[in-house]
Amino acid sequence: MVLLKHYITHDRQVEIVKICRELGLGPGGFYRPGYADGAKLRLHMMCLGLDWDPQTGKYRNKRLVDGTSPPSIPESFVKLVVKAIEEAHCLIRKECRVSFDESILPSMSPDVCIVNFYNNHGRLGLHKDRDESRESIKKGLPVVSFSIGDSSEFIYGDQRDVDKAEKVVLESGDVLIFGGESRLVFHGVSSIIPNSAPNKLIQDTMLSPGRLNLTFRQY
Ligand SMILES: O=C(O)CCC(=O)C(=O)O
Ligand SMILES: [Fe+2]
Repeated sequence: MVLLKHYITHDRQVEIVKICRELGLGPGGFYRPGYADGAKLRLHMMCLGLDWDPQTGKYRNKRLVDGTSPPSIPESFVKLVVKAIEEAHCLIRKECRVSFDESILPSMSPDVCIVNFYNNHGRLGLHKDRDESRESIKKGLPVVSFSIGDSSEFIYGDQRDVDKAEKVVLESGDVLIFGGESRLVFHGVSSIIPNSAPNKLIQDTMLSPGRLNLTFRQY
């Protein structure tokens, strides 16, 4: 896993919030999804590119709940994802002093983005992202995650066991990348830390209390 601390500049964060707000209010925008057992997720979600359905774990062109099509992923988001992976490659080269091998962290071009908004009571249980194509998972194509707004406690580990999980605080502007061997790591969000977003971000976006998270994947 690679964590790029404060990688997304303030201006880019503002732009991302504005675009997500606009898309989120339109067709295919934010809704509160449920699992197959009827329980609701403790977040609001919007999919870009392809729809991912938490009830079936399947990707589709249309959302089952209301038949809407997911908006496209903005080109500026895709560029930032590609740049972040390149930055991670540079870090791996420097820190590991190894000749870089794509199997450590493959490149990818995202065709799916899941946008989650957690209010201060939001959370997400430990899970693996494993609904992408068999090929994508086999190659270890990374999930690239942007955090914006209030910080969160992000938990991860090799078992679905909260007590054994590692914990890291993800702050506004952080980019977390899990690919290669860590592609199928268990991960989740144990809590949102209230009032932890940068003041300037709140001033410039009027973002509601909570955290915006975008995860990019290649189906
Ligand atoms: O909010 C996060 O940091 C993680 C989101 C996540 O794991 C997911 O959408 O699959
Ligand atoms: Fe996930």
